[in-house]
Amino acid sequence: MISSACLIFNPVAGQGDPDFELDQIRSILEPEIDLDIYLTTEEVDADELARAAVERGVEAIIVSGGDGTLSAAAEAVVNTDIPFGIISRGTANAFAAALNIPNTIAAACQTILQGKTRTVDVAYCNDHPMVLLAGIGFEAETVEKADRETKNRFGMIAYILAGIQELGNLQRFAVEIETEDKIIKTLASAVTVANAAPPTSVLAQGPSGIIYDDGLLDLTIVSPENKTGAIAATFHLFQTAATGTPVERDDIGYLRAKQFKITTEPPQKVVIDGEIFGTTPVEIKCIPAGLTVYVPYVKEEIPTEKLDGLPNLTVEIK
Ligand SMILES: Nc1ncnc2c1ncn2[C@@H]1O[C@H](COP(=O)(O)OP(=O)(O)OP(=O)(O)O)[C@@H](O)[C@H]1O
Repeated sequence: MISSACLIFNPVAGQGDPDFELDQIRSILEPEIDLDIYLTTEEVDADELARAAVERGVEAIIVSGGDGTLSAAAEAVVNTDIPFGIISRGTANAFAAALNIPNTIAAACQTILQGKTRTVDVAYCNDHPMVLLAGIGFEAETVEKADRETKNRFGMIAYILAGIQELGNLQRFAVEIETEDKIIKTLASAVTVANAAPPTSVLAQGPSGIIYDDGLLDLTIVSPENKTGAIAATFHLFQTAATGTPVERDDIGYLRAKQFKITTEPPQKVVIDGEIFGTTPVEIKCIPAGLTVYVPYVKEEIPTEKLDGLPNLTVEIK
């Protein structure tokens, strides 16, 4: 159990009351952990604060904010052994959902206090650390349209509204995907490379499940011919994600590899972990076990016995 930690808190993330939320975090954590608290500002982001904390040699880094804040801070912690605590207070909270971390403040704090950690893979996209996924094309356009003001007014609906608006502009582009052992060329509307992804990141859900500690990245190509096809493909991805089965439509493909080099014609926008990053080409490489995170302690509940229903059953306790 750690005795101290640096807490990085984004006061504008999500739609809650930041003073109340910070007090709540402090009231749960401070009886056990000595917190050194830093607030992000418009000028000083979580990446800079986390980098300084790494240099100071802190015992742990706990970050509270939306996916943008969590991702920025995680970048500084990648490839250090410093445990990373996640308290999600954002709009989408994909980070917590992808890594199976509770998304209420109280439960997230308890997870940190329990002290159980595990390593998860991360990736580098053109030398930029990535924990969840890189979205090329459709998703990047959607993220760009869901601005701060709309997110403050509508929360998660901001992303859905932006997605619907973007469907009207749906276009396919030529893509070349190079892995360790093959080169694939096709047309796509969206290409998503996921290290970890929550079920709500539908465009990443080509394979039957995205494993965040297998040393591999999962790439999904979505290539509908028109708007109707896009809606049908999205619905299919929703269903397969919910049932844990791989996709079966001709306009969706997927593959797994340690690294991908992706070129598109024309160049497409790219988002990494929900934040606009730049444009293609990109090279994305998996870094196995690059991040140590606090995870909930789950009691193994593997049944060791099943006798119910056997004919003429008697069980004598000795
Ligand atoms: N004090 C601040 N004032 C204004 N902007 C800030 C401040 N601190 C951080 N930011 C900005 O907040 C953004 C990150 O927000 P974050 O992703 O954490 O929350 P969110 O947008 O509500 O959540 P999500 O990413 O899940 O939609 C960054 O662009 C960062 O520059």
